[in-house]
Amino acid sequence: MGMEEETLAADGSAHYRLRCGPEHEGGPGVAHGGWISGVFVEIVGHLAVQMEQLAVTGALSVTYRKPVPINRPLTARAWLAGKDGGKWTVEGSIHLASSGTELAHATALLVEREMSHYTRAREWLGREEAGSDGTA
Ligand SMILES: CCCCCCCCCC(=O)SCCNC(=O)CCNC(=O)[C@H](O)C(C)(C)COP(=O)(O)OP(=O)(O)OC[C@H]1O[C@@H](n2cnc3c(N)ncnc32)[C@H](O)[C@@H]1OP(=O)(O)O
Repeated sequence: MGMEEETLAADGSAHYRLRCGPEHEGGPGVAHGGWISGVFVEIVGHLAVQMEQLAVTGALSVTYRKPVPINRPLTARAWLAGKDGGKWTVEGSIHLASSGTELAHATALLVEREMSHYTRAREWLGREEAGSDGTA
């Protein structure tokens, strides 16, 4: 996703240097919105990994504030905004490195999982493709 460096701050937030390459251009000189959303999925999910908890994104809301330029240094951060049992609210933001201006912001709901999540997903797919009712 164009991550160049990750650092963890003492408060538990994760900070990144990154840039959007031309392969993710969505309009002349600017990033595709899917790349921006993908960056958020990665950094909010990775925050949980850093906290040694597997969690998947159940919901993601992205606000695109300004066009994100390609081929420019960017920064991003992710931080835990709240926790309710196994549900985490994680926020993220992407900034233009030169000015610090926020270009995009995300709020994600992460749901804690065990590794059996992936086994169950494969089993569910098997039932689904076999034509059962697919209830997981
Ligand atoms: C080493 C590099 C690492 C880099 C990190 C990258 C990480 C990348 C991570 C991803 O890409 S995740 C991929 C995108 N996400 C998925 O594929 C998830 C697909 N969805 C699911 O698997 C299930 O829908 C999900 C596990 C999210 C929820 O399933 P369940 O609803 O059966 O779970 P559960 O019953 O345990 O629900 C827990 C709570 O979350 C709530 N919940 C779940 N999804 C929700 C949702 N979308 N909105 C609001 N609430 C939600 C649910 O109602 C419940 O609330 P309560 O505990 O209060 O009852």
